[in-house]
Order: sequence, then C-alpha cells, then structure tokens
Amino acid sequence: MSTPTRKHTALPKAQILIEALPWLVRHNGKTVVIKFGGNAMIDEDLKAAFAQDVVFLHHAGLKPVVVHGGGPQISAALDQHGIVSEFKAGLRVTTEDAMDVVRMVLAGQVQRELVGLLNQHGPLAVGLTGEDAHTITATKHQPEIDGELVDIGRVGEITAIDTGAIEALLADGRIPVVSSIARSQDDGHVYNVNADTAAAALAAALDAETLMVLTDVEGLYEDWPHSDEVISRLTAAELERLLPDLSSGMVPKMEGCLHAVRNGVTTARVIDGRVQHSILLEIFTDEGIGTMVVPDEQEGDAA
Ligand SMILES: Nc1ncnc2c1ncn2[C@@H]1O[C@H](COP(=O)(O)OP(=O)(O)O)[C@@H](O)[C@H]1O
Ligand SMILES: CC(=O)N[C@@H](CCC(=O)OP(=O)(O)O)C(=O)O
Repeated sequence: MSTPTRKHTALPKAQILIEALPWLVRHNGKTVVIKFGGNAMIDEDLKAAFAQDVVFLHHAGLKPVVVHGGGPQISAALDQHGIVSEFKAGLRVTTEDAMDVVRMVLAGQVQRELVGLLNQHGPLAVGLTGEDAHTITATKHQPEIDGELVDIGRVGEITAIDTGAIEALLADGRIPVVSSIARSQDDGHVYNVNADTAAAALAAALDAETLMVLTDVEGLYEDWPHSDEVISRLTAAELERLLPDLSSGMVPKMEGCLHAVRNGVTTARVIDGRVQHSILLEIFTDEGIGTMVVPDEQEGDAA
C-alpha cells in the first residue's frame, strides 16, 4: 500500500520564499539607503509596513540605512508657530526661528516615531542627525535663480560626509535612522538639508548598492502633470538630459539619483511609498514598481 501524499497547504508560501532566493543571494551584506519621504508617511498602517520591510531587509542579511524626510510635517508645525512656509528652487526658505522648528520636527518627532516603529521588532534602530559625529557637514547654500544668488537662510549644501558613526552602527547590527540636518564647521550653524540630497550623498559615501526613494507618486512621470506614464528605467545620461525639465519635488530626488549612480551606487530607484511593502516588492521580485536609474555603462544590462 502506498503512503498517501499529504496536502501541504503552506506550499505556496515556500514557493514565494524560494522565488526570493536569487535576490537574497545578490543583496546579501549589501548596504541599501532608503529615503522615506514625508509625503509617503500617509497613515499608521503604511508607516508600520515600512518598518516591517526595513526590519525584514535587516534580517535577510542586507544593511538598511533609513534617511527620513518630513516636509509636510515641518510645514504644519511652522504653521502652528505662525511661520509661513516658502520654497525657492525647491528648498524651504529657513530663517533662524524656522530652523529651530525644522530640527524639532525632524529629530524630535519624525525620527523618534520611525525609531519607535522599527524597535517594536527588537533593539535595532538608532536615530541620529547629520550633526552627530560629523556625519553630515554643510555650508550655507545659495541657489542661483534667474542668474542671481539668492539667500534662503539656513539651508545647507553638503560639503563632507563622515560615515564612521553609521558604519559602526551597521557593524553592531543596528539600523541607523538619519535626519537631514547638518552642522557647519565654518560658522557653527545648524543647517536644513533636503532629505533626498542627504540620502543620495550618504548612499554614495557608504558605497551603497541601492538608493531607494519612497515618495507619493508611482515614480518619475514622463510628462508630468499631463500623463501618468512612468519611466521604468533610465541611464544616468538619459536622466541628465531630463533634469532641466523637471519640476518641484522631483528635482532633488532625481539629482540625488544621478549623484548616487555617478558615485558608485549600482541602482537608484524612486518608488511609490503609498503601496504597502513597496520596498520588498522592489528588492525581492522581478516586477520593479517604480523608476530605476542605472549608471551609463550598465545600459542594456539586466539589473
Ligand atoms: N516628473 C514628475 N514625476 C513625478 N512627480 C513629479 C514630477 N515632477 C514633479 N513631481 C512632483 O514631485 C512630488 C514628489 O516630491 P515631494 O513632494 O518633495 O515628496 P517627498 O515628501 O516624498 O520628498 C510629486 O508628488 C509630484 O507632485
Ligand atoms: C532645505 C529643505 O527644503 N529641507 C526640507 C527637509 C525635509 C525634507 O526634505 O522632507 P521631504 O523629503 O518630506 O520633502 C524641508 O525643510 O522641507
């Protein structure tokens, strides 16, 4: 008499796990910098799913580093303080008083919340700002608008990255969570740095494999705002040609992606943070869900 084959109802789960094997092998030990935009922090469920994904990557053998934004949260807090938000060249005009609020919201509110969510899964996340251990050093940034240098207050341009503190945390099995605030070594002031720019600079300095930018759109739209056709893949040179035509929030993101892939990062991706578990979909499946930027020499290669 032959032994009847048992019906293993969990078999599809094993199938899903095994499909992830090539990606697990490929990404094992690699650093991935994940930028979580303020606009993608829509609700509690999404934030909790984000934390699960990051912890999953950690336990899957990757080294995630989180850099968070908080633009809408800063605007709301400034509003409460009676300070009007104004943006020039895509950057927040940051007075000395506004800088206190920016720092309070990013380091004291958004970063604390993400650290708390990650640490529900174990003693993993450690928050820091670019001020800590000289992680991000900046100087006053003066954008050029219509041929003139414009003063937008305490907005920083990154001059140096010291990866020591982040690398020590990664070596200790922790998940660094970084707020995009920097200190100047010249004038001692604290500066507000765009979080996309900070994430890209950190990804390059850390020699990360991937920069992943989570935002509130599906990716880079080809003809925004007229169509919702997403560009799924483009090379650094193609992106460089597109940059002058991009507007608002996409400018620092795509400039950051370009900087990253031109400085050793293998892929930079802009993905939809409103989709639950978008990080896992992007890392562990064939179906990349957003826009992927690759260095020029990889043109035509499979990513
Ligand atoms: N070509 C484009 N494709 C997609 N979004 C674009 C494009 N150009 C401008 N945008 C705008 O950029 C926004 C994302 O940037 P931002 O508001 O700074 O988000 P985050 O808080 O995630 O950094 C989108 O919601 C969209 O309004
Ligand atoms: C100089 C500058 O504009 N800094 C940004 C920093 C936060 C940020 O970049 O947040 P998102 O990623 O959510 O846009 C700001 O003050 O809004």
